[in-house]
Amino acid sequence: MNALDRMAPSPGGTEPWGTGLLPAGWLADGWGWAALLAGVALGAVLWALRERGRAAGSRDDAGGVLSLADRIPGALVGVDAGGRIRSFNPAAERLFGYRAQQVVGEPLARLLPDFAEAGDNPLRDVLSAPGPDEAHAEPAREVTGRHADGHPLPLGLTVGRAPGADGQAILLLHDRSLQRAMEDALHRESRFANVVINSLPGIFYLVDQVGCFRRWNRNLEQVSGYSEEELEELHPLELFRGEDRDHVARAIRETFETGSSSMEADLVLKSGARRPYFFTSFRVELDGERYLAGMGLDISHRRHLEEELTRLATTDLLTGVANRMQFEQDLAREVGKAERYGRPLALIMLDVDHFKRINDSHGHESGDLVLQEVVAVAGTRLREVDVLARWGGEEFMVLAPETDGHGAFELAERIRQAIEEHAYPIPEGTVTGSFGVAAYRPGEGEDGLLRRTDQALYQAKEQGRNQVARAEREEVP
Ligand SMILES: Nc1nc2c(ncn2[C@@H]2O[C@H](COP(=O)(O)OP(=O)(O)OP(=O)(O)O)[C@@H](O)[C@H]2O)c(=O)[nH]1
Repeated sequence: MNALDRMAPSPGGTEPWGTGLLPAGWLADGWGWAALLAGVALGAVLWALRERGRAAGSRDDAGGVLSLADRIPGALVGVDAGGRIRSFNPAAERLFGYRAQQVVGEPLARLLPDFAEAGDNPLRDVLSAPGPDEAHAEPAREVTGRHADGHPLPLGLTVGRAPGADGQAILLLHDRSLQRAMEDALHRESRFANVVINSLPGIFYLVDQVGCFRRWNRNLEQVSGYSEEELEELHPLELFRGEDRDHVARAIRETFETGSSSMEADLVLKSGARRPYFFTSFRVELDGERYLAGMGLDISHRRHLEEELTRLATTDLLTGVANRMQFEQDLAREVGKAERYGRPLALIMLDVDHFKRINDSHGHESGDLVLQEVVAVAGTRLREVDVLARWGGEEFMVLAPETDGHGAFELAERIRQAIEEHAYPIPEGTVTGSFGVAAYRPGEGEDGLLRRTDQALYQAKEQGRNQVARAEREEVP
């Protein structure tokens, strides 16, 4: 009989090393450490068995082996060539919830059903080796055992060979429940973090001090069009162009220096399209390293609304041209340029003739249609740089940069003719307009130019309408 065959459980045996006394690293440092320790432990057991056998001149030193097996903190299960359990130490009893008497003689499958039936089960090789020295060391593996009450047991398993020609295979098992629970908790935490960052409404990024993306959410990939591999290689600044790139670089520096920053910038997508974003970034410290973590929110909708509001605030709703407020801004800008660079600038004021009659005869709606058509006709005669604006009622302005008095007069005359020649949706079919024209005189300012243009218009009306008049004292070249 082999020593391990007689390895009976010590009745009520308590040994000093419960599994709770395993080194903390066993559980905390993961499977690698556990496997290493398990291998070392099993090696120590087998070595001790051999040494005892040699010292006693016998391979049957039952007493020594018995006490040694009883004191091993890991669960030891001996299995014979027939795959039956031959020994079961106290730690194994605690682990599986069986008394040794209940399982000795039973097939191993009762404790380790999956392992016992697995195709790569190493037991046969281990058992067929002539002795422990010839048995290949079997690397530690994870198996699932079955507790006496039926619940599955996540276990670490190392297989070795006991001394003796008919030596058993020795299975050293340790409970991985706690380790598994910790791994599961870590995975849960990680999954939770992923769920959170992936369900954020915007893009999330974590960038290191060298400028590498270290973490990001799916939104960043989806919005930017860059794959995970591409983002790994990409510097964050490559997602911006022109002035935005300088602003972003400044914001990144500011975040690392002061702890936070926020800014608006256009994200340049892989397709080349731009999308406006609002970014808020914070400096965070992880394992002694500083990172920039932040979120970007798509503000396309807001930007669109702002543009729409600006358009509404600066556009005449009836005709679609610039309104008076916008015109006054444009006039101030162009007068400023004319003053600074001495460039020519002219203003044309257009007033629809007898417009009250059109309204009175055909109704306000027909009057509106006439105004819209006058604007459309005038617009076709303008250059890109000219500004057509509604001054009020049936009065319109044409601001003509880089245009002297003569050029403005010609332009006004072309518009006048076009308005006169156009067919309008009113019974009489025709509409005419009177025009006042003035070229800017350095130093007169916006008010001076407006006053003289208005006077010229008055003159055109006085002289019979449907004509262009140049401002008083304006020199005709
Ligand atoms: N349909 C319409 N009428 C407008 C609008 N704004 C102002 N008017 C009308 O335009 C008319 C302007 O009349 P007047 O200032 O007497 O000028 P006029 O009849 O064109 O006469 P002259 O300028 O002297 O040729 C008024 O009846 C205003 O009610 C508008 O947006 N739509």
